[in-house]
Amino acid sequence: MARIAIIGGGISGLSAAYYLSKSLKSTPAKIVLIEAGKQFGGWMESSRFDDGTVFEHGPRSLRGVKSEAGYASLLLAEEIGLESKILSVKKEHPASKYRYIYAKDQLCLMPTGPGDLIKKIPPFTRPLAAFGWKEPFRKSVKLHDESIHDFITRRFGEEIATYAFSAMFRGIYAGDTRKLSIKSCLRPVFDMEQQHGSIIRGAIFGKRTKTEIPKSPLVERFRSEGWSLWSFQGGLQTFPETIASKLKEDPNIELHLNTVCADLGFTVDNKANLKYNGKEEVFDHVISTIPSGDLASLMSKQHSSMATDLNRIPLASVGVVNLQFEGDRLPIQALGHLVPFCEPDRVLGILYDSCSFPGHGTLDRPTTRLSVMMGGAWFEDHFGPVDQYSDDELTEVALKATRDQLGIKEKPFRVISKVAKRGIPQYNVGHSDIVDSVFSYAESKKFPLTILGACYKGISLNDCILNSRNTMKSLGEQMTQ
Ligand SMILES: C=Cc1c2[nH]c(c1C)Cc1[nH]c(c(CCC(=O)O)c1C)Cc1[nH]c(c(C)c1CCC(=O)O)Cc1[nH]c(c(C)c1C=C)C2
Repeated sequence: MARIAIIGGGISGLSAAYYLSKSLKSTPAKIVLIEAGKQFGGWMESSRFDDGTVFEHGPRSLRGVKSEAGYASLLLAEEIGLESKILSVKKEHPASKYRYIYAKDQLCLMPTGPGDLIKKIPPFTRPLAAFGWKEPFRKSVKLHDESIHDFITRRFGEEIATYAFSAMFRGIYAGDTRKLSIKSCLRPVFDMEQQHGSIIRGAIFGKRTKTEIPKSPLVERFRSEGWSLWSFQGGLQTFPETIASKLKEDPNIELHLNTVCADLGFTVDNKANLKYNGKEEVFDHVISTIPSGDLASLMSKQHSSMATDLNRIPLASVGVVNLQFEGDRLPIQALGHLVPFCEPDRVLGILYDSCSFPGHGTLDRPTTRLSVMMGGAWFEDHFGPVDQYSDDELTEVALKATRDQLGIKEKPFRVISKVAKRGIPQYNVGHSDIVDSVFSYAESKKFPLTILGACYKGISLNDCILNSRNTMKSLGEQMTQ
């Protein structure tokens, strides 16, 4: 019987176990999933309170997108029977339509339609169309890679790069666009310049690949209702919990919590030796879904050059302070606001959770729930070494930001502050070269190893699920041949 180990019980590891067992259905195989933490889901962590409130401490929703990755998450939720627990944000909802940035001491609404492009809207000094019309005529450059900031500055000017793009990428990578790679973070936009000499020309004349729409009642519901975001009753943690309980029903899957892997090595006869729980076990294949730095530590004894490459992928720590206030305190209804890097504030943005997901609120009265995000690529500069931060300091910074940026002066009745240490991989300039080097090393040595997870080829939950599904389908086919 083939023995396969999956290291890591976050969304990538759980969905890998789910799809691998499906793919290996007719082949006798044992799948052992090993998670170091006390619960499955990795950073998908929701706190649930008796009054009905749900706080999210990490990712809080899936993005509703009409792409293969967007559909993959919906199909997984449907297959494990979660459709009745879905909470969605529909396209006409303020949390879908309105996004703000906080700049120059005010909340600035970002364009909501083409008409806004010809108006001068703060914080920009000219209408957005004025930054865009010259773009098709700007000289293009053949590039291997570049920072998002330099790329956007070259194509649209520094104001767009500084306000719009720095804020947007703080919201995705909690990262610094002066370091993040255009090639790895915005590949289609990078390709437009390389192939068409301009982004606008590429957007107009570029070939569009058609996404096949899966036949599924949930996908149909998502498309007809137009969800921009979705989550679950009980919070996003409901997703990993439900996948884990499905996996527990399968006698060929073993799930381990609180179990740290200590060492991973490969033998000449193409087996993997994995040390965990104080013992060494031999597996036919190992699937790593843990952060790159953790995989580097496991492999450093036998394969130091691969470990060195893995350690070149930085991971940013993000502080999330959840606040809950009595009554309806929000001055505006929206998803939230982001703060561009040029502003002196120590917060990256604030999410108006009670607006986006009212279903996660108190059952008996109106309250306001906010998540204040901080740190990211600036964590050490703003709060010191990540192992020494103070929760009181994070809370103080969060309360000051809610006062200054949203005018909420009341005292919250519930506060939780948490830091996801080294939680978000940073796809900095050169990231694709590091990934190529890691993957080609593993391939050239014919390691019985598959590398998945958010550190390499897409950080969104949708990307992680799709990547696990596609990779496990091929691995299953390979193992049954
Ligand atoms: C907890 C902090 C996180 C920050 N970024 C992420 C987390 C978990 C990861 C992330 N955030 C978004 C994406 C893109 C999703 C996709 O393309 O499918 C990823 C991988 C986008 C996003 N960021 C925030 C929200 C509500 C969303 C989804 C909606 C949307 O696409 O606009 C909020 C947010 N996240 C972070 C900050 C600083 C922040 C802003 C207040 C960091």
